[in-house]
Amino acid sequence: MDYVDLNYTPSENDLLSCIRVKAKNLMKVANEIAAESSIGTWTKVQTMKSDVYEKLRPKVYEIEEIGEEGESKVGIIKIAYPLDAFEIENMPGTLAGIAGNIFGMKIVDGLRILDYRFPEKFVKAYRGPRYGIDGIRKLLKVEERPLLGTIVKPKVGLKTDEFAEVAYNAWIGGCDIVKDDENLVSQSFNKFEDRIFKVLELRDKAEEETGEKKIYMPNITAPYREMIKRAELAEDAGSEYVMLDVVVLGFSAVQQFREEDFKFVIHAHRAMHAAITRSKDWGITMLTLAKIYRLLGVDQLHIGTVVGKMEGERAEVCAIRDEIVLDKVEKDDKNKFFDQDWFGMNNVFPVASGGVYPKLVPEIIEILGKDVIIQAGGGIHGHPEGTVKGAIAMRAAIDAVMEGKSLEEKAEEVKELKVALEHWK
Ligand SMILES: O=C(COP(=O)(O)O)[C@H](O)[C@H](O)COP(=O)(O)O
Ligand SMILES: [Mg+2]
Repeated sequence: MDYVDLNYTPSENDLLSCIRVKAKNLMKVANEIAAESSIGTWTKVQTMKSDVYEKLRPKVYEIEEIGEEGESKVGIIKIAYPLDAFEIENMPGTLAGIAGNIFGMKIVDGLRILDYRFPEKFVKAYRGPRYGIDGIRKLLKVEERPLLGTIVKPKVGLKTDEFAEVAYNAWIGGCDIVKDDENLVSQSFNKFEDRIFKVLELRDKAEEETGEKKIYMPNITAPYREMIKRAELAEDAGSEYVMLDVVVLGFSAVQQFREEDFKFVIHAHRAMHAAITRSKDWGITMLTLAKIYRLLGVDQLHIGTVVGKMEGERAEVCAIRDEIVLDKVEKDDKNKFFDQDWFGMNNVFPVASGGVYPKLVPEIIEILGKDVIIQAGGGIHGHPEGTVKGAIAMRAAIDAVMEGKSLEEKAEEVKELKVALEHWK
């Protein structure tokens, strides 16, 4: 067992990995996972050098059996990797090792990465978010309450002018933010180069009419060079934000985009994440992905709502919130398996979105607190009296919580909320 050392005490400089594995022999599999994710392979090689082995091998320092499933044992293993084995400022390169071949190994009946602990030198190798929650609140001039966003619906299909009108109506009704949906890019009926100017023109109109700062989040997701062209268009048009579908774009594109040093607030949509985060037996937790995206420098990140249409238990969603909001995170050995110090790196604004409508607002704020961006698509554009009233109802639901009133009390003051509470019981 060249890579198992249960007496090893991790150094503060090690990158630590916590993995849930299913296998017939936990110690053997832990050894193989450590080898295959670092310097080894399935057999000893004549070319191995003693200093390579001494300096660069990881150590499996914890193996805990937590159950059995069929013929497989289920265990939690922890591996400490020396940073010298990595090009630490290269996220894709690092993940190709610690989250690369191991999922496909035949001897593994299940493998899910639960958490990473990034040491100080690794954290400091990344830009992190440009704004932080405070920076975004300052930009939007909203000090206390949750921010309110909407996604224009239908997701795709509206022509540019129709889209812009829906966005305008949402801002007039009280939304701070209007975003493109994850699959709206530059379709023939709504080209990016038209939409970006048309929508921002109406954004300016809505700002004048409401006296409030309004934000548009254009989705620039595209092959990289095209994405940069769209970012430059958004910059020319005066957009303060861009939206990236970070999972489908890939770690390299997200890291590189942050390093382009545009001044944008980067909103990270996580479309496709559940393909690799949802299974309890395989993949990687959304918590671990969220920590990677904080390092890469997204400013806002979808983390779930607990009560909406997308999966994500309360303990897990709150743990993800902790990892992207706090500067020092304490492990709980349920979702957070390592203490994580972020060494002053800016935090990320949590986004609660997916099946949200006014009635859910108090619960979302009770679960996630006020430092949250609450987004509703159907929950605004599905209001029986249309988008403006739908936005008024959602904003009134947030105001109710901030004023310490029940939704029913607030609905006596704001009839649009009353209609929404009736419509979506
Ligand atoms: O368009 C929406 C929500 O629309 P609606 O409000 O109509 O449901 C988002 O893509 C989902 O929130 C993504 O899910 P998640 O935020 O979990 O990644
Ligand atoms: Mg969407």
